[in-house]
Amino acid sequence: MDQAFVQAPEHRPKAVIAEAAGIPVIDLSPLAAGDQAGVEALAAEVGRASREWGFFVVLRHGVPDDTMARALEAQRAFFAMPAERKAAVRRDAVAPLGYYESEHTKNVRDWKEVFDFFPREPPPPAPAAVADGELVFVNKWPQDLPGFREALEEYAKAMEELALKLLELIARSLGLPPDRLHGFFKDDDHQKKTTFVRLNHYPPCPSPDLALGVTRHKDAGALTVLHQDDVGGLDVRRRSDGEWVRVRPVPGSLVVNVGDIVQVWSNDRYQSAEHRASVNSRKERFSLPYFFNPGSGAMIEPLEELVSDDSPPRYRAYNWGAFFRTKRNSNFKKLAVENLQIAHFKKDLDQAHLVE
Ligand SMILES: O=C(O)CCC(=O)C(=O)O
Ligand SMILES: [Fe+2]
Repeated sequence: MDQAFVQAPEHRPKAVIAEAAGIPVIDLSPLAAGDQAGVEALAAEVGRASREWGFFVVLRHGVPDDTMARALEAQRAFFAMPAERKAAVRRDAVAPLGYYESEHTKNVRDWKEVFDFFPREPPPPAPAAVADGELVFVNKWPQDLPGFREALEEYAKAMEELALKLLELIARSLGLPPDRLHGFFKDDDHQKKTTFVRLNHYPPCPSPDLALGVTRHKDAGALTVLHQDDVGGLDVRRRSDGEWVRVRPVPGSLVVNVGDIVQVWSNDRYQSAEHRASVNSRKERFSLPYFFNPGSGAMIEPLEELVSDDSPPRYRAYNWGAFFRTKRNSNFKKLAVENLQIAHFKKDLDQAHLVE
């Protein structure tokens, strides 16, 4: 195996990973039933899960079975194509969407191949912006895979509906009006969208003890809603003791995690948990995350309702669009510097007290 895949000893997965016993499993059927008390109880569960784990598993989430089945079939069909057909939609330095087989997370190569698309594609940027080095978020659909685009667009639509409902539950759980966070997302200006869908394929790996499908990381956006197949490999760093534990695949479920943005909005009430994808030597694995992100113009900072003199903001405001572009670029260019993290916006509260 190429050295580029080898993790530093302290980051290699142990031979046996314990199951994430006790990870919250939340039945979302009260959403469809629409009874107020049921929804409030649900919000409390989502709040507890976001505080204690940053991750939870949802059941009866309302995504139609056939929508799901078509998307999963499209995902398998895409990665089964010969390398040269995948290369025809490969991403490049200026246009980061499409196929990619050489992603680095924290500068170690991931044992995976991916396909990324924006469900709401922005119009092409002005030539001057391109000349300026601005990234071009244009979807690269394979020409010769009938139904692929349609199946994934339908899936993304179902994901958007679900993500908005989850966002409302998060808002309620923080004691805010359910639509408090909508403004960050419901921007009709397509130019500003940054939500994307990723198709992950982890081929069997000869050295699953040395490599990872996705190196340990936190998701930078607001919410991630992920489908995983029945193989298993999603590991979460458990908040209570820092151990890596595996999220067991549950048929019909989706895995939700709150990203860095929710952590910042909540002023650290909620946790964006570190996670990774382990690989295995016998089986390939597929996962399908939907990264629900605000518009690129959004300024991210602790919500004013959640800060006070006693509980001052723990982060400085940052522009999401600039953060997103820098992060995408550094994962592509494999910069020798530490990746951009929200920790860079963390206030040193003692000093903030003196200087502000
Ligand atoms: O494949 C998985 O289970 C996790 C993937 C992941 O964390 C990511 O793509 O950000
Ligand atoms: Fe992730």
